Amino acid sequence: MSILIKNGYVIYGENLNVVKADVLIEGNRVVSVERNINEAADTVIDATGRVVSPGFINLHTHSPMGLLRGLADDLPLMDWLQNHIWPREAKLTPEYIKVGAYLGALEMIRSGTTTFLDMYFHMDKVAEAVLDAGLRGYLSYGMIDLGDPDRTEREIKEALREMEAIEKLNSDRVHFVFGPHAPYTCSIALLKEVRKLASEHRKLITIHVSETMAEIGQITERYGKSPVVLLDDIGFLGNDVIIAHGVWLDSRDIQILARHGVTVAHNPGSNMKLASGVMPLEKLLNAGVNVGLGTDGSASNNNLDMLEEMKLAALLHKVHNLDPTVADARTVFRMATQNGAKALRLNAGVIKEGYLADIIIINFNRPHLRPINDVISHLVYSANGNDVETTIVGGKILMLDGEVLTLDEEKVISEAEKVSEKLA
Ligand SMILES: CSC[C@H]1O[C@@H](n2cnc3c(O)ncnc32)[C@H](O)[C@@H]1O
Ligand SMILES: [Zn+2]
Repeated sequence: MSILIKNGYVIYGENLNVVKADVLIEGNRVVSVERNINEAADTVIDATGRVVSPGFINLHTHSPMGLLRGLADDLPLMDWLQNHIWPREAKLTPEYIKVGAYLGALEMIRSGTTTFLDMYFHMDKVAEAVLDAGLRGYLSYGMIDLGDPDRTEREIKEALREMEAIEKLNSDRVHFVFGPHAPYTCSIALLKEVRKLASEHRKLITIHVSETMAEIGQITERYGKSPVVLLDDIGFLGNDVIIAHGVWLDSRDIQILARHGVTVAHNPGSNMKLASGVMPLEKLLNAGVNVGLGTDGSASNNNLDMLEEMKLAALLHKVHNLDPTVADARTVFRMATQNGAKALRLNAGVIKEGYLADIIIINFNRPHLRPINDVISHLVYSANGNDVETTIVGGKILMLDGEVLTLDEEKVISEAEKVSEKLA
């Protein structure tokens, strides 16, 4: 199958050059980006007045948490988790989680996310929703043992069960990732076992690290060192590790992350809403650390809109540093695309010949996006998820001109409402 996208403003290559061009997709790849391509294609999309962009890579989320949106706002992380979120999550069945995953997938397709790194429960169910939706999902079962050896064993067993179930689906669009929840909820034994298994099975690892001052206090009290030093000391870190948050990092932590090639997934919306703090973005980037962008879940954000997240990232670091040159639009755009792809070892995040055709089309025929003085500036500072019109993953059209083709939108939303009533 082939798709020809005609006459758009294309964000081309790693340097984000904006060119007026056509994009030809054959199979799951981009084969040509040129002016006036005249080849016949199965589908032709007129992108006049529109921007053709790499799809966004949400590097940290909990996609089914849309079910809990708005149920526990205006709280700090530990209170939010322990007293509001975990009691509700205890009631979630595999089928409810699948309903939540469909809702998350629908929201992501509508707002231009093509790939996401997820951490939740029953990820085999989430994988089924991801496959139906047509997205790419890197799916981690979130492991928590709270230092109880019986739970350690059960969590490892469940992770391996889910890994096998996801691998059985035999798709290049769903990948299992190991997901120990955090150093404050996982024992050293669990973390060491995860490290061993991830190396053995060649899987990525994702984990929440150094999110709040409360976490730094707990880990320092328990182990006498920072969470990053602890993970380094037990041999956990590597270039296959993606830590979520990394808010409270000192210069020693940053050097350790840089040395191991660890990626940090930045979640500015969640960090601001839970008042967790401001991650040291400039210091991480200056040290050569790969930093991607994530929304976190919809119960702490409260949506999955990566366009909104880019603006939050840019504004947060400017005001925090009292320096408007920090977190410029191009740096933030790369975080939301190329840097996420690098962390996931995915040949995407860039529009260029040979790359996967994970592409979105944004309608710029709108007053808040005119005149088109600077496409990247408009995407970071002026656009939002509702401006996305077409979403393509691996050469398959998931949404065309605002119509979602892979999911029954009404059904997804009404099922989510039903689950919410049952949970109430
Ligand atoms: C064990 S599955 C994932 C687990 O993480 C919880 N969660 C959601 N957001 C955050 C966050 O910002 N920090 C720590 N934990 C978070 C989610 O509710 C699940 O229980
Ligand atoms: Zn999280």
